[in-house]
Amino acid sequence: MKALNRILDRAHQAPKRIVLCEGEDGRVLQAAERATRQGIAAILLVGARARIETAAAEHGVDLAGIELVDPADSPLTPELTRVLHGLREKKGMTREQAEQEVGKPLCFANLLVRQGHADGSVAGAVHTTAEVVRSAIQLLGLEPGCKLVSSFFLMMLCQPFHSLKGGLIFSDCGLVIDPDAEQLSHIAMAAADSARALLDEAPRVAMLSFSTHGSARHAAVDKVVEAAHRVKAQRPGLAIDEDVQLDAAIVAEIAERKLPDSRVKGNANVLIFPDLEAGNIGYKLAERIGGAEAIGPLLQGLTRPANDLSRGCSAGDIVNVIAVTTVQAQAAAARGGAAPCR
Ligand SMILES: CC(C)(COP(=O)(O)OP(=O)(O)OC[C@H]1O[C@@H](n2cnc3c(N)ncnc32)[C@H](O)[C@@H]1OP(=O)(O)O)[C@@H](O)C(=O)NCCC(=O)NCCS
Ligand SMILES: CC(=O)OP(=O)(O)O
Repeated sequence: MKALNRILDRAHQAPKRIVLCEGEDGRVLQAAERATRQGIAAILLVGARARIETAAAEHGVDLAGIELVDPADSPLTPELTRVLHGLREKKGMTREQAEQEVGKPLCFANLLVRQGHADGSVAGAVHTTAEVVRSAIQLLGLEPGCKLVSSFFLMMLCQPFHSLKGGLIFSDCGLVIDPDAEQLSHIAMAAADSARALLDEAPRVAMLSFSTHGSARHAAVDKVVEAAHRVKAQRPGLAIDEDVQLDAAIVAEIAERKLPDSRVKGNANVLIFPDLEAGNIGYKLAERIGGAEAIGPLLQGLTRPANDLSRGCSAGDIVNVIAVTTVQAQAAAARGGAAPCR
C-alpha cells in the first residue's frame, strides 16, 4: 500500500478530534467536509459561527457532522482565558489582553488542544508559518527533553514519470531559518523519528550540501559535517551520510561513483537541508516543477500535534495534513497520553 494510503487508512481506523481555525476559507471548509465524510477525523471549526455558515453556503459545503465552536459564546471561553492568562502573565499579559487573545481562533484552537478538548490542530491556509508556529510553541510548549521545534514535509512521489517512488521526508523546509550545527543535528534526529513513525521504514538520512564527502571546502560544509558527527555520536545505529549532494543521496549509481563507502547508498528517505533557504526553495521545486505531493509543514518537537500549511495549499493538501495530525495524535495516545504541556 502507498505511504499516503497507509496514513489515511490508519487515520480512518481511529479518528481523532482535529481543530481547524480558518473556517471562513473555502479550501478549509471543503477539507473539513471531506475529512468528515472520509471518517479520518472529528472536525471542530473554530471561528465566528455566522461567518462560517455564510462561507459554507457560498462554497456549497455541508457542515453536517462538523462541530462549530464560536469563542464569542463557547462555555469553554472562561476556562481558556484563565489558562492563557496563567501562561503569559509572566510575559506581561494582562487579564484584558488574555480575554482579547482568546477571541482569536488560532489561539482558541491551540488552547483547546492544550486542555485536551481537541487532539491536534491544523492552521496556515491563511495564517503565516511564523504566526502558526509562535502560537504552537507558546501554547503547547516543547516535548520533554526537546530543545528545538522544527518542521518537515512528507513528500509523496507517485506520478508515473517519477523514477523514485514513495514517501520522503524533507526537513527543515518551514521553520528554523539558519540552524547552527547543533540545531541541524536536532533537526536530523527529529526527522529520522518522523520517518520511522510515518513511513514505517528505517530512516536513511542524507545531510545535504553542495559537497560530497569533502569534495568542496567551505564553512557551510563544515557545519553540515559537524551536525552529522553529532548525530552519529548520539545515534550510532542510524544510517546517515554526511555532506552529500542531492544526486548522490537519491541515485544509487551516483552514490557508488561519488561516495563508494556510503551507508545510505543513494537510497535516502530523509533529506536534511542545510538551512531554510535551501529547504523552502527545495520543497517548492519538488512540488511545483517535480510534481511531488507536499504534505506539511508538519511540526516536530511539540507536546501535542499542531501542524502548519502553505498558504498556497489546496483542500486536498489540508485533508492530508488532517490525516497525519490524526496519526500523530494516535501515537501520542498510545504513548499513554500526550506529554504534559509546560
Ligand atoms: C518560527 C519563528 C517565528 C520563531 O521566531 P522567533 O523570532 O525566534 O520567535 P519569537 O522571538 O517570537 O520566539 C518566541 C519564543 O519561542 C522560542 N522559539 C522560537 N523558535 C523556536 C524553535 N524553533 N524551537 C523552540 N523554541 C523556539 C523563542 O526562544 C522564544 O522563547 P521565549 O519567549 O521563552 O524567549 C521564526 O523562526 C520564523 O519566522 N521562521 C520562519 C517561518 C517562515 O517564514 N517560514 C517560511 C514559510 S514555511
Ligand atoms: C511552507 C511555506 O512555504 O508556507 P507559505 O507558502 O505559506 O509561506
